[in-house]
Amino acid sequence: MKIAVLAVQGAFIEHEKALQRLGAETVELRKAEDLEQDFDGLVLPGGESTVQSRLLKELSMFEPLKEKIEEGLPVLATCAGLILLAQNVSNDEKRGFATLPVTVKRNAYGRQLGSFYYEGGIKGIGTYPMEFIRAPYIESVGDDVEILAEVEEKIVGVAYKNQLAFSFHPELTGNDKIHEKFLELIKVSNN
Ligand SMILES: NC(=O)CC[C@H](N)C(=O)O
Repeated sequence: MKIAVLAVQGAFIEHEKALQRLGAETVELRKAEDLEQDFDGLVLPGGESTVQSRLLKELSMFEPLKEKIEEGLPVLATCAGLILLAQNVSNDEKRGFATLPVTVKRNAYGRQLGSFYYEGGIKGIGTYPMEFIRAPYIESVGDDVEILAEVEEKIVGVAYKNQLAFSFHPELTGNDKIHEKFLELIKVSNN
């Protein structure tokens, strides 16, 4: 199984390590030619969504990646990655792929609560260590979006068709259950 990790900015190396621990091969997407190879899934890491979106466009990767996601390429998105997938961003311009029917709020926890840790339940996974860093949360979801996790009544994890997205950073805590679930979903969709 080969997973492409968007590697233009942000916490991509930690995702690669988690996927490699689970036996997957990883490739980094840094330029348009990197998209020519075959891969089974895509990870959109945390970082800064405005910077990522600008770089994706400058590097001519935005449209081809959007197309792949729309065609059903399985995606795991975390934090800034969730913002890139969201159809609407309530407190900012929309600059992302807009393939996930949710409305997110950027930097939703404000300055004081910018970063925090929480142990909460994720549907199908169980208790999970959640590391939030200037995180967004999901204000509302469209039809057919499955809510996977909520923290204090705010939605922080969803699944929709080929897209799995979380507000927090599952690559930073050493718990690989979310990556494992992602790889399992790809196996099921390949069969
Ligand atoms: N840790 C993160 O990915 C933070 C996301 C960042 N605040 C943004 O708006 O893009």
